[in-house]
Amino acid sequence: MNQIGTFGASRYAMGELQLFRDAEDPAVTAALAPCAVVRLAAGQQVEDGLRARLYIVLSGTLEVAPDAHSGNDDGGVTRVFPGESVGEQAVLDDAVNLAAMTALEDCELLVIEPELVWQLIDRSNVLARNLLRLLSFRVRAANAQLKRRQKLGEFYRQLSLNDGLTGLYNRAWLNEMLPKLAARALQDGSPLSVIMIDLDHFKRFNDTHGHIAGDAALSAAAGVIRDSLRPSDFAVRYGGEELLAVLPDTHLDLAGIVAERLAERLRTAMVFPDMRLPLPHITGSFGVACLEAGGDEHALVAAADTALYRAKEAGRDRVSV
Ligand SMILES: Nc1nc2c(ncn2[C@@H]2O[C@H](COP(=O)(O)OP(=O)(O)OP(=O)(O)O)[C@@H](O)[C@H]2O)c(=O)[nH]1
Repeated sequence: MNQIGTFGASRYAMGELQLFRDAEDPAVTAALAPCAVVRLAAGQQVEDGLRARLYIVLSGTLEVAPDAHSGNDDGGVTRVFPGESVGEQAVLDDAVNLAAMTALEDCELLVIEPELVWQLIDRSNVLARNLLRLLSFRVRAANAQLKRRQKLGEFYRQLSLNDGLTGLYNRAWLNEMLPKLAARALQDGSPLSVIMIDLDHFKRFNDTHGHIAGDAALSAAAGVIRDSLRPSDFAVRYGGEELLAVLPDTHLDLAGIVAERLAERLRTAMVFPDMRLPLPHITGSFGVACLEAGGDEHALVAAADTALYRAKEAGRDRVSV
């Protein structure tokens, strides 16, 4: 960073600087005149040391990367063009400017020391107003960025809780939600039932029709389960070809009836609706259980698993409660 002269002796005019727009008064002009103008070659960084200064780009473009030390480094790099300033917040906070400022091309910058910034604020209402406007703009931009990031975060969270193949909730969702649903049911004294579903002879299905057709069948089965439940129920891909329906506010006998309905719909589901293939029907075995007083979500899933085993043992394509 090379000092090449002062602002007073440079070719730049105060009116071109955003912060000083309409602030032309002889006292301000005189105060700015001795301020340093520095030159940066493309790729060179602003060496701010431990002091925050206000920089105004006179020519060229400066790239400002957020503070890499505070965990704020989200890749939100901004470009600062002629007339725009950088570092005003650090000056006002009397904080070290930790942003990395790099010249994208050859640049000339006006450097204003923090003491002078405060003197100028005292001296010029117009400057103070410009600064407030600029800070308000920055706060608005930061809020908008925060909102965008929150939305993106929520999007990725949803993505991480859904199974990519079937679109059902995944095991991570179940691990997070089932304990809460169980705790709430025990607290309210309301029933909570689950239906564990395992597709029958799915290995054979894969071997006969291929793995891609197997994926399609699994998706079709998941769709049948999801579309047959109430909006307040949840359909989860428990693992491989095992699905789980979670039914809040549902007693065991009603859950058994729901399971029978799911079994019937699965039996008649179309797996390859638009292919000229013999219709391979898929069936499932269903194990139903209801949360018991003093039990927990582990016991509930284990009970459904045991019931499912009984359904398999009894010949598959059936419900065991
Ligand atoms: N196509 C496909 N197959 C899967 C997927 N996940 C698990 N499978 C298959 O599901 C089959 C499960 O086989 P098994 O556990 O032996 O059970 P099964 O053949 O269904 O027999 P039963 O459960 O006893 O009726 C395996 O061949 C797995 O490869 C998947 O995402 N896509």
